[in-house]
Amino acid sequence: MDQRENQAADNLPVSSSDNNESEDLPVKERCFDQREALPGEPRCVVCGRYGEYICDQTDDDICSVECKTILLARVAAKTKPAVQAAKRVNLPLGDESICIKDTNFPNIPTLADSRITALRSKLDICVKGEAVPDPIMCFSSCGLPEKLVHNLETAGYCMPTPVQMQVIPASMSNRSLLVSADTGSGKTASFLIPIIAHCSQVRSQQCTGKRGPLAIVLSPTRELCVQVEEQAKVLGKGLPFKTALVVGGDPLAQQIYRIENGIELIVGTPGRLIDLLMKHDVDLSDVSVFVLDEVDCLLQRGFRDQAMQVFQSLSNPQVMMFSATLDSEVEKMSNSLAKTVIRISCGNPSRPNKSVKQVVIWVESKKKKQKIFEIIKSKQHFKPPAVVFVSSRVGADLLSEAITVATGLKVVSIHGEKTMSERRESLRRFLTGEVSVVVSTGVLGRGMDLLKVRQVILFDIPNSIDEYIHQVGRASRMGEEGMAILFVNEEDRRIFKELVPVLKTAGAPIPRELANSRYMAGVSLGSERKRKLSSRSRP
Ligand SMILES: Nc1ncnc2c1ncn2[C@@H]1O[C@H](COP(=O)(O)OP(=O)(O)OP(=O)(O)O)[C@@H](O)[C@H]1O
Repeated sequence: MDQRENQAADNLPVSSSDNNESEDLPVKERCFDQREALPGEPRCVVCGRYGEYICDQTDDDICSVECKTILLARVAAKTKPAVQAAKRVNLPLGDESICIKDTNFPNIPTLADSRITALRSKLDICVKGEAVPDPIMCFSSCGLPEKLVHNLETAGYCMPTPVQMQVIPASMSNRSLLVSADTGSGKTASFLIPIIAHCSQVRSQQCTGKRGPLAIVLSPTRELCVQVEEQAKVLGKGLPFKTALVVGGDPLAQQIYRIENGIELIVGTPGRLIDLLMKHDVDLSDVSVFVLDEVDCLLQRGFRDQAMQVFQSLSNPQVMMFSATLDSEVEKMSNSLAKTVIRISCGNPSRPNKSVKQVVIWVESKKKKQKIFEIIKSKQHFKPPAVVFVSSRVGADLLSEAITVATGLKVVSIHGEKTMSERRESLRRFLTGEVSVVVSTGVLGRGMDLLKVRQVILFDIPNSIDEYIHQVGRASRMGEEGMAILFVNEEDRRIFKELVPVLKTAGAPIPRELANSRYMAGVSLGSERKRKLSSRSRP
């Protein structure tokens, strides 16, 4: 960048040679730091925000270091022959300088270590572990195959999200990771991108015709596996990268056939994968990447033994573990899966997503149905498409029928007792907008990227605060604003002590009945309650 602020991105901070106030301000690093352009003002050629700077190498208007990086990477990609990009893919995976200090793109600005720390703190990225690779600022600067970068652009991924900025380079340097990041922050692509890069690199160097799986992703629900596999296919299109979906409810024989025909990635639920491994001899000797998506759920009783069994059938893989909710117990368990794990945390994990407004309604159980009918009938309060979460399979069916009868809306239900084809069909109808309400058990609570959903109604509060965080998270993707309405009454007392502080931190109004509940004894309601009490005690 030159004057308007006359600073090259890699020579931050700004010079103080002029006493101009704006030059005392640090150069904007992220495009999100820049304001929108006012009418008549220059616009950044990359993102359209205020073009505060001029790129010293192209003379284009740009808003930040980040957009300069992207601009120069684009220019470099256009002027360099494709073979350059292919070369970058072949850099040793252990090379920690692969990301920002990329010698194939010498014009891309690099950041000094102190700036990396500042950048991490600005992006709410915390890392723990030895020699953690620097975050990347754009997809094209970290040695991904050109086709993959193209696929990312086609999917509308202009730049990495914070979790991707840190996870992709760490993963590409072969490190095992334990990652927590907000719901809807892009964790899925953060593990799929390095997997696709790895698989296509291996296949492009391979001489034999053998095509056994190279990576496995485990997820707790069939729906989530379907979603992850679909995203993998989109991002890996046109590359030597095939996937197999291994979930219950679909015929095992077809899954085996697909694997035998040569694939790179298996995405599956633990139960079905174990079933498949026991009944059939699948060669897993080339699997070098093992992902546990929603790891806290996969390491809970019920899944843990199966997940560990899959892990034990692999030989020393790189292990990557992800969730929006992690606790110390999971951290401890994760150490039994990999020796030196890098711990990455982005945003505000283990809290409901900040973009979702939580609205608590105190309503007795027998009045819940009436209340939900009122909400759904109200133009002001109902914001379809909406997901209603309930605690039982029977409850899901009964409530979906009752809503249809009371409101005339088409409603579907999804739960574990339905067949795979029924579940697929209901989800398809919901996602295509054919029906505007889905009533679900926890099956849709975790990981599901229900893009247009901005409202969730927790008709029954889940059993744990972690499941609550995941269910609330379905109302917002990538920071879009959403709303979670939760029905609470004394029957939910088991969760009061965890729920109320979470609501308080988010600034959600707490109903009087909940605040005064005897099951809240010993839980501080903070200064607001104290003020009320003291004002009442005044004469
Ligand atoms: N770099 C990016 N640019 C634009 N959109 C992105 C990017 N990365 C991911 N997305 C989109 O953001 C949405 C949320 O991503 P994803 O489902 O991976 O979130 P998540 O962190 O796994 O959430 P959860 O914890 O709820 O599972 C998806 O629609 C995905 O396609």
